[in-house]
Amino acid sequence: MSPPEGAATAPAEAGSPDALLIRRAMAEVGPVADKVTSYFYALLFVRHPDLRSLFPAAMDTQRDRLLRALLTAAEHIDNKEVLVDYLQNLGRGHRKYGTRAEHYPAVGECLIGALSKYAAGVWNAEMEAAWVRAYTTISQVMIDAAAADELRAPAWWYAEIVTHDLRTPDVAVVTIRPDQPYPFLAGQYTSVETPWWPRIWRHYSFASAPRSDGLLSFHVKAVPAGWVSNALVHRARPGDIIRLGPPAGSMTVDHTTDSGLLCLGGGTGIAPIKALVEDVAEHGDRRPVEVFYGARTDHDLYDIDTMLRLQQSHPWLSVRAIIDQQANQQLPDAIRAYGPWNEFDAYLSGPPGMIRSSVDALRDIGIPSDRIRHDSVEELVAAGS
Ligand SMILES: NC(=O)C1=CN([C@@H]2O[C@H](COP(=O)(O)OP(=O)(O)OC[C@H]3O[C@@H](n4cnc5c(N)ncnc54)[C@H](O)[C@@H]3O)[C@@H](O)[C@H]2O)C=CC1
Repeated sequence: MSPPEGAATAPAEAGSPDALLIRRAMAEVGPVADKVTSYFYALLFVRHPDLRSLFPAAMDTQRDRLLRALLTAAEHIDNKEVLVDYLQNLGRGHRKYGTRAEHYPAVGECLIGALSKYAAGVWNAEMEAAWVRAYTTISQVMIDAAAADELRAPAWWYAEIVTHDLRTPDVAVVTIRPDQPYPFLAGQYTSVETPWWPRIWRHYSFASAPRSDGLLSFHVKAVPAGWVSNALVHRARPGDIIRLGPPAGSMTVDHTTDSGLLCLGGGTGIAPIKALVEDVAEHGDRRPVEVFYGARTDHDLYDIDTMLRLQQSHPWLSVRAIIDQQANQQLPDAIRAYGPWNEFDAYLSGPPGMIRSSVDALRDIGIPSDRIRHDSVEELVAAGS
């Protein structure tokens, strides 16, 4: 699971007494993180066998998502503002797994059990009390957010695949019809579960702004060993039913300003960029939008026709394809070659390596961090399968 976006790691010596104790335990268990994870889940499933069915049958790919989310949250316990957003999202997102308020104490007890075993060298009553306080805060925010969400949204949505368009041997554009209205913002993503891999959820960004017919679409690339992505690309057909979690993500257009949008989409990362362009078009803002669409070869530019059509209809939009093999340059090089970007907000979407190097390139040319938007890189690593 991802660290809260914008939650810079505090220097080891700064922080509240509880935060220091928490970080001390984290430093102790860091080198044996795999063992802590295995022991935590073993404790959880042995002591609470009824919770086993909330997790996927095969736990290898995402077994430590819950634990990592909790540890990350505890580590940032002082950063209340960022943390609350992150945890509210996490609490809402856990409704689709069937998580209920009464499950949280069981998880907390096993978390403390695993930490106290592997941080035994530094563990004491004071440290345990700090963890209990942190976990109580964390779980309460998650429980409250889930309870509030229950009043206004389902835990998950069913959706029927209505079209399945294989654009390249590995990339499909999938359009679905949810069983109930699905409110979201352009630039956001959702989690998807297929009937072939129950309880394995993967993130996909919406490829369109909200449409009047209520349909949603995703661009899915089948990646090696990606169970969900391979099923969606090679197995799914119109008529199949998938499940969706709630929308998430803050890579959305700020309609209170009229600054330009610098949009970088790498591979299937073009999907939310297309949604953002549609969103700007709908608001009729006429803000400059500069899209750089990166792909390895021209065959991989599977959505260039759509993007060029949008460019033709909208004079404020410019679309440039950056093909690695042709110009021997990637998206971050394009940022440096064009510009200036001082009047632009940046939106980045694509593989984690692209996001990292594009953020570096933007910071290098003086774009402040609060003008750079992207989904959390750690989420994307999990999303890529
Ligand atoms: N919201 C988001 O950020 C979204 C992210 N994605 C992610 O995008 C990825 C798409 O995969 P593919 O289509 O196979 O992309 P890819 O690996 O073919 O890369 C596409 C382009 O991104 C750029 N790029 C890739 N790695 C780079 C690096 N290390 N430094 C600089 N530039 C780099 C290059 O221009 C490359 O041609 C998946 O990992 C998927 O999870 C997809 C949709 C939305």
